[in-house]
Amino acid sequence: QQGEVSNTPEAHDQSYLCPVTVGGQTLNLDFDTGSADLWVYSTLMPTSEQRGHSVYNPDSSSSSNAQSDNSWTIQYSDGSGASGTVYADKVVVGSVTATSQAVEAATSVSSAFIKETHNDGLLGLAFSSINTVQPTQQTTFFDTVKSTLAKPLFTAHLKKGAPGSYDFGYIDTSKYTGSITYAHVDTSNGLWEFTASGYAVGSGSTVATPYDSIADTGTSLLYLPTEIVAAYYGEVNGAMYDSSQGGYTVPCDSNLPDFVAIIGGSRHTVPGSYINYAPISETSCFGGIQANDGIGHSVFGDVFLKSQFVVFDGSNSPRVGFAKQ
Ligand SMILES: NCc1ccc(-c2ccco2)nc1
Repeated sequence: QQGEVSNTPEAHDQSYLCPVTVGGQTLNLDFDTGSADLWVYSTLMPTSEQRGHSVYNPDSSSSSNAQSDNSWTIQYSDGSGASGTVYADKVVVGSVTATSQAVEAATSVSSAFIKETHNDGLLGLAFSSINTVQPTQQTTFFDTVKSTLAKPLFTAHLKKGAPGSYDFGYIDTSKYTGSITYAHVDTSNGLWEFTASGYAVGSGSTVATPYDSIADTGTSLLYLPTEIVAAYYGEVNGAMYDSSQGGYTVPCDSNLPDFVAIIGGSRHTVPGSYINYAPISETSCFGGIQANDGIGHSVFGDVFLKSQFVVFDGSNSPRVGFAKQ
């Protein structure tokens, strides 16, 4: 099988949500290549926390089977989190069906999620080795269906301020220009982890320097080594590190330079306009590039990914591919 599902950006492209049917019930989920749990808001949560969300009701699904011995709890790098119990149920993404997918029904969700009223949960697309279900670890939707796909891959086509798509099982050549360049993925941390080999700021010269990175659709910004971030904002008049905001800010009327990442031996350019992320005040805007301090690697989140067509190749030699869209 193969199929396409649309994604729709939340405000500021902070996240991208896709309609998914779980036990015949449609929820809008954040497809997250940085984690490996499919979890959903559910009727098992306090009623007040369900308000504003679509929720999964396992009792009204004709195909749910409780995995009563299993439970899950997840913490994300932004401090948000959730926990709950587990069912097996039918999950449909576009036209791709997992007949018996582990659906992690939340009993508790952190406040950061609750206020995201369009976000009804996450669909993890990292490697199943980091799925949090205990005592019996479960597979991601992609791993569940992989063997039934025409090709063992999925692609991400995220756009700035407009709907895009995720495709499972095939590469749609109409969604990118030029060629796709690939980088080897190291799966030892369960992530789509690769090494970028350099960067450039605007029309400046290329700096050859390797930096360990992940491709993460579930992170909004582009997190890079501090020296690269300093080199970037050093080219922006009025840019500053504002500890009260927790990162670099720029004047909202800045004409920001592009950022070029060298991956797979090719140049991949983020337009400067994508790096003016969101207003903080009348004149100050939060930068879309921030330092990766404390994370342990760089994170190519949506600020970068929405400039690219991205292939997540889950073959026996996993790799990530990037092309200009
Ligand atoms: N990278 C995983 C992830 C995704 C979304 C969220 C989130 C928090 C509030 C709303 O959404 N947190 C972490």
